Amino acid sequence: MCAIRLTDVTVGQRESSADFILKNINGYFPRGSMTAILGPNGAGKSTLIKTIIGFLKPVRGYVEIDVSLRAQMSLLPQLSEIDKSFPITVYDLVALGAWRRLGPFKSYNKKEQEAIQRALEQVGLQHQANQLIGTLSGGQLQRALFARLIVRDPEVFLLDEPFAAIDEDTCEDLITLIQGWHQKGRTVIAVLHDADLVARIFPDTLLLACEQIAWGKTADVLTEDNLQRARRLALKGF
Ligand SMILES: Nc1ncnc2c1ncn2[C@@H]1O[C@H](COP(=O)(O)OP(=O)(O)OP(=O)(O)O)[C@@H](O)[C@H]1O
Repeated sequence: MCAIRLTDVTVGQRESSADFILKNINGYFPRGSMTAILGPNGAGKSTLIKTIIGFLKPVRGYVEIDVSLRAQMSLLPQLSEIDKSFPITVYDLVALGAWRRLGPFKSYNKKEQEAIQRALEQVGLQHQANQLIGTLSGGQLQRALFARLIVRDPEVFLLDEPFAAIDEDTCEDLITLIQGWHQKGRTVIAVLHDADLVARIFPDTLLLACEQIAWGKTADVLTEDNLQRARRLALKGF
């Protein structure tokens, strides 16, 4: 069953040329699939994820999302997009995951408080709950953002570079969490840079270099030919 379908999706305009940031992306993410979006720097990976969640609108083509999933998608932004100076504790950041269920006026009931506590324990931050996020390391902040996702418990996880600039132990812990979501039948779409990691973890891959190089089973996509084509396009500025 299809969770998200992309038809001829074409987005944006590059600053350096009249060309588009993403051109003619076609395919679909089956429900319960786990797909890596891989490609060189500037390939349009983050742009695609932002288009899927609706922050950006295609100039051509369209994104269709299964109606039962439309309010069930969550984005993990790049760590660099998080303002660490914002005066919020780890607990309150994680609790924001329950916001869609509670809205602005309901207080956190016992069930939600337990879910927040469990999520903090799952990512190993139970002892940092009362610290401001500004005091956390990069890896700890990523763990806190994952705990927020655990509390949110969406059907579709959109992860923008979940392993960038974090330590190896955190990376392995987060991989285990992502695999758990996949085993529960959730749809996972993650932007990544590391082809070896993708080959190890992700069953499906979309290889991008402004255009769609290949989309399918990871072993079929990550061929030397495809990777070279992506590199060549990147070298000539797409
Ligand atoms: N808001 C924007 N306005 C104009 N150009 C943008 C905007 N956002 C991104 N771009 C450009 O679009 C191109 C693709 O950016 P995007 O961040 O999607 O690529 P990416 O594959 O995620 O790259 P990276 O791996 O470096 O994070 C880049 O050339 C970038 O400069």
